[in-house]
Amino acid sequence: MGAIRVDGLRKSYGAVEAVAGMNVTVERGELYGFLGPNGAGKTTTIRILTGQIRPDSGSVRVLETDPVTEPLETRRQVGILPEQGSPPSFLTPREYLEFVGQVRDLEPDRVADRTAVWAERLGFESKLDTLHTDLSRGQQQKVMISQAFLHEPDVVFIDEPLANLDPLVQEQVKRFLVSYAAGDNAVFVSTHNIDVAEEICTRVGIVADGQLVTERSVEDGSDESLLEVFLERVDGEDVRDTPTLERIDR
Ligand SMILES: Nc1ncnc2c1ncn2[C@@H]1O[C@H](COP(=O)(O)OP(=O)(O)OP(=O)(O)O)[C@@H](O)[C@H]1O
Repeated sequence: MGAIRVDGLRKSYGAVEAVAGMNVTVERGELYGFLGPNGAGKTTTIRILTGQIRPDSGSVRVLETDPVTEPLETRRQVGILPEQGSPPSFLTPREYLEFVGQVRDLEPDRVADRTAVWAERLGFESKLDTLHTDLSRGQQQKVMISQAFLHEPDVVFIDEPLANLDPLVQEQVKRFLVSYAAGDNAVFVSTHNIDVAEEICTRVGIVADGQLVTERSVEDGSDESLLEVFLERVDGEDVRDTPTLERIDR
């Protein structure tokens, strides 16, 4: 039984078919990279998997839950770092993480403990009592990462985990994601960053036009770079043949 299962998933917004027969299975212990061009259907798939929107057809399972019929139960069991998510401007990181801890049914002592661990891990101890509105985008991203992992969920969905982070913190987060998945959890990462996906993911799925077009795992041992696979499979055209601009007239 996979940690995440997607079978024949479809979702349209009016005339736009965002997800068009998606099939994906992710096991515990995997750090799965969901790669695809803008508008490929990645966020829509994640929103369905986290019980935020309903599909038109197909089936999904996350752990032992059905995100379509029991979205609250799914959301209770998973961690979510949404696309362009940011913490509430009128709360401090400590207040926000306390709130998330309550929603996640954590004991107050446990929340305080986990808050201290994450603030130290990502280096925002000095900002714990500063309103989010006065934090930088990167500092807000650190808080968002902390809330996704606060209750140590077995499955975590993350959109662009390294957005706005400085190189040092990026390295820490990458190492953390690798070790978290290795601890028998499933981490599902949507990203445009092919290099990072290649570096940290145990398996990568490439999405185009609402479908999974190919998958690659670290064990494949292919000489072809992930960028080459991506360019070959997305849109069916080899973007490498596209002429580059020689000169830009000013
Ligand atoms: N709420 C919405 N209403 C109408 N169309 C939508 C809505 N959300 C997404 N779409 C459309 O569905 C398609 C898939 O969008 P989605 O956000 O799932 O793609 P994505 O792969 O996450 O893209 P990106 O990499 O740019 O974030 C796009 O054509 C988008 O314009």
